[in-house]
Amino acid sequence: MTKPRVLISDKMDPNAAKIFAERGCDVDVITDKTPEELAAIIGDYDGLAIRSSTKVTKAILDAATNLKVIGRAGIGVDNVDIPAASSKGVVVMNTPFGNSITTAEHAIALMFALARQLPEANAQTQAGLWPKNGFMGVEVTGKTLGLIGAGNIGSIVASRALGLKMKVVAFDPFLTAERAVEMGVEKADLDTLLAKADFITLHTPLTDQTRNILSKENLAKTKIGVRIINCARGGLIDEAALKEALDSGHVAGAALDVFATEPAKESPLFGTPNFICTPHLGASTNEAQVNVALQVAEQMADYLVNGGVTNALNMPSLSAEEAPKLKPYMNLAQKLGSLVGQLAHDDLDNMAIEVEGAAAELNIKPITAAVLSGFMRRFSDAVNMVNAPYLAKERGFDIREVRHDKPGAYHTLVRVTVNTSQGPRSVAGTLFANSEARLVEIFGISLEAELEGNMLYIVNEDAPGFIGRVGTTLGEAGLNIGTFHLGRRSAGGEAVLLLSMDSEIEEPVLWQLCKLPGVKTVKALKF
Ligand SMILES: NC(=O)C1=CN([C@@H]2O[C@H](COP(=O)(O)OP(=O)(O)OC[C@H]3O[C@@H](n4cnc5c(N)ncnc54)[C@H](O)[C@@H]3O)[C@@H](O)[C@H]2O)C=CC1
Ligand SMILES: O=C(O)C(=O)COP(=O)(O)O
Repeated sequence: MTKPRVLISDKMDPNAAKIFAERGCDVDVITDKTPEELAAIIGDYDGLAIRSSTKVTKAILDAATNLKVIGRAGIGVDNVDIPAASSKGVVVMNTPFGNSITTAEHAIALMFALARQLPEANAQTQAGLWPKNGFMGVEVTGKTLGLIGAGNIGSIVASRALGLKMKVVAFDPFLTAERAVEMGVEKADLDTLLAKADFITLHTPLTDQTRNILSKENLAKTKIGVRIINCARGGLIDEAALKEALDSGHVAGAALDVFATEPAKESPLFGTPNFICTPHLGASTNEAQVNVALQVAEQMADYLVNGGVTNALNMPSLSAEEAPKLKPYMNLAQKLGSLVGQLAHDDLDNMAIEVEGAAAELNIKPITAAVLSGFMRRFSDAVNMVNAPYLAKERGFDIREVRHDKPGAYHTLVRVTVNTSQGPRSVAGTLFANSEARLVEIFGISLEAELEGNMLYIVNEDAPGFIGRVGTTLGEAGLNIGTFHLGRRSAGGEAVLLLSMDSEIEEPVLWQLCKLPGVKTVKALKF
């Protein structure tokens, strides 16, 4: 097997390259490339490890013909076009915890820097001014910290602020009342927070809902003399409105680690009194960088070498222990999905995936993704487990996952059901010896078959002599039957024939079979 090739395109702790090599990947470190230069080389790589500098746009993804995984050594993935990556079947993963303490500490550091105007006091002292009377600060003890976003970093900031004897008011639509109590914070709506806070710190991702969350209008709702810290993402604050509010004195101070456009080499905010900034240093400590580098390399190598999926933003997680157990199920599920996709006439818009027996003990998400990847091949060959759920969602496909605790006739079973204009239609399969995928039921008819290679599917009225006529038609066309599977609803009722063929069946032969008496459906299938 050729080794997966990984490109590290941003400055990263050397532990990343070391881990990739140890885990069986070839790794190149090529940083500071222009988008055009990156597009020219990205086609050679299976994995791309980044921080925030590399912008993984649709154009880069279009050029990334071998790419399987993008690993973000850090948290924010707003520099990656995730929909484009998903539709190309590329897994996007991040390291959601490795730099959170470090970033929370940076927010606290900036809060103190604002409270005591440390950067300016330092600059003037070193300039020989000894400005002892020029810097009257404020205590943080007893003050209210308004936390916008109470996730991983926000909750660490809250705990540090409580340790500093501050009160914390948090706005986060996903913060439950119980979690707020656990964190020791007061849960509030945004307007209440804006009205109460002496300091405001932002810890949300940049989304359509959070963009400009501190807009001109919301800045006007803050307390006069508020101090604002942003170590999350540029774009959360209207920078022009912040400049006005600093100039007017409504906002007493602002500290930004992040800007709407980065690198921020110029900004109207630069030089504004009581404005301090750092160049996106939130995650820049030795500890955090070692954490995220090790973690991203381990996760990416695990995916490229073993198929394990951890911390993916566009695919269900799959541990390295689960991956080998789930592999035969994913093969079975993909084949069942493909069978349904090939047999379905209708424009289907729903699917139920049921698991029972041993399958019910497993993580169902990868099984669903595999069913969908098989099913969606009816639309495109470029479908895989990453982009299939995404494409299904895009098409408004409704998916139901059902886990049956009660054991059925098989030790393990996966069933796929779609609602067609003729009612629900389902196929089911099991694993023989825990590894070999077998179809065991097709549209309510018991029938055991391997789904492999070229196959022929015929539905007919059960009648004497029919099988002979099929054999003769195929034989006269020079087509050899590999295996032969037969099932029927009742004697003389509807019967299904599933044949594995040594070669592909051409259209004229399918027509001849269609004309045999009693035939209802003939279809060539491929697995
Ligand atoms: N400056 C830097 O170097 C670093 C910046 N970051 C950034 O910090 C931010 C937060 O990271 P984490 O805490 O790890 O993320 P997280 O996902 O753990 O927490 C984000 C929180 O924001 C909340 N949220 C989402 N929409 C919201 C809305 N409309 N209003 C209020 N809250 C909302 C979520 O419910 C969640 O609790 C991210 O943008 C990340 O990229 C992270 C690391 C380093
Ligand atoms: O992890 C994050 O979200 C960050 O913003 C850190 O960015 P960086 O890796 O320092 O470029």
